[in-house]
Amino acid sequence: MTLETLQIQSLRCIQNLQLSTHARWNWLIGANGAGKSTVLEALHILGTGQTWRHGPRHVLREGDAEYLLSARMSDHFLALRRRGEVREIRYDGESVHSAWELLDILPLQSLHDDNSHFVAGTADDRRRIMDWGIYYVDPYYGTVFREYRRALAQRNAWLKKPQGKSPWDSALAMAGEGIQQRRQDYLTRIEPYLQKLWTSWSGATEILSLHLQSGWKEGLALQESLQRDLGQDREMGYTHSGPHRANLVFRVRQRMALDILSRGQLRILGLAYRIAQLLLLREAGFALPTLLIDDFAAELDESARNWWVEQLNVLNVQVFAAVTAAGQIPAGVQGSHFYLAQGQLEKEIVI
Ligand SMILES: Nc1ncnc2c1ncn2[C@@H]1O[C@H](COP(=O)(O)OP(=O)(O)OP(=O)(O)O)[C@@H](O)[C@H]1O
Repeated sequence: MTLETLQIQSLRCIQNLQLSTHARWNWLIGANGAGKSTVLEALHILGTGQTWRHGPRHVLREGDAEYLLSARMSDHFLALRRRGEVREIRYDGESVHSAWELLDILPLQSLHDDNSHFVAGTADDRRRIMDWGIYYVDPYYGTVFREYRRALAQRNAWLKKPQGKSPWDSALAMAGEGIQQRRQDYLTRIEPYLQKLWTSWSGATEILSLHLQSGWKEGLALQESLQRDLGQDREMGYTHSGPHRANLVFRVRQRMALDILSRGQLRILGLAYRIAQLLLLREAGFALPTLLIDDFAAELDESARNWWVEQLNVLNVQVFAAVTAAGQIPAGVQGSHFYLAQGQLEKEIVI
């Protein structure tokens, strides 16, 4: 769904900002502290119910009592208000009770400085982003995932006062093995896309592969691993083994990408993975999400910036991207340039 307008009230440095957004490229341009990330944060909150980088208490503009965010998209209207601990979300006037529903209302992909480094970032971020992609192309993933989360919470609660045999292990193991299998299938599908993208950028056919570390002892079934680690789990009060500890590893020329690529190359590999996810989504017939890209130009030289824009142009997605200067935007890209300063819109140019 394409965003047509965005309104932000009382979020971080923004008191009141209204943008008529472009269907393709929306460039947020401004000096450090101008409010670019705040616009991206507003969108992220609207699409996930959660803040992006800052804790929920820190995003409310100092001195204000509540923040209000709203967006119009193809005849639909989404609004989110937060006052203290109370959050109210409305979609076309109806209450939205769970943030899960937002995943379908306003699908987003957020690339900020932590997770745009993806390959070199945390296993948690890689898992979350991989799961996001699977959630859309695998209709049962959400159900299996929720079953796993439920069983994991119950087992962790049981571990605090364990009595007899854990009643949750078989449900946990069944859902956990299901997640692992579905992740593996997904990575098999995404790998050729990633390989092609990597070749298109590097100009060389370097063998690139994805490896999933399951999150439990290799060679054991999850249930066996749970039983093996029970003593340790009891001691620590939580479950050590399972797909919640999985890790996605990138290899180039059969070596760990982390060990041989430069920072810029690692970022490009991470971006290529994100594009591959979108290509897979499109192949499966889904509408593509809106992309939020903080610090678009970070660590990318001119040819890498051009490559990144070209890939996104092929996908036809709506993008919100932050840059500190208009000169970082590749030439000839059609879209809106929003110049921000101190949380306000200074100038808007449509190209
Ligand atoms: N709760 C708040 N109330 C008021 N102002 C805030 C609040 N939290 C942060 N700010 C201010 O908002 C500004 C940060 O804005 P933002 O992070 O959107 O900037 P940016 O344009 O993305 O900058 P950079 O290029 O450095 O990432 C800072 O000036 C900061 O002091």
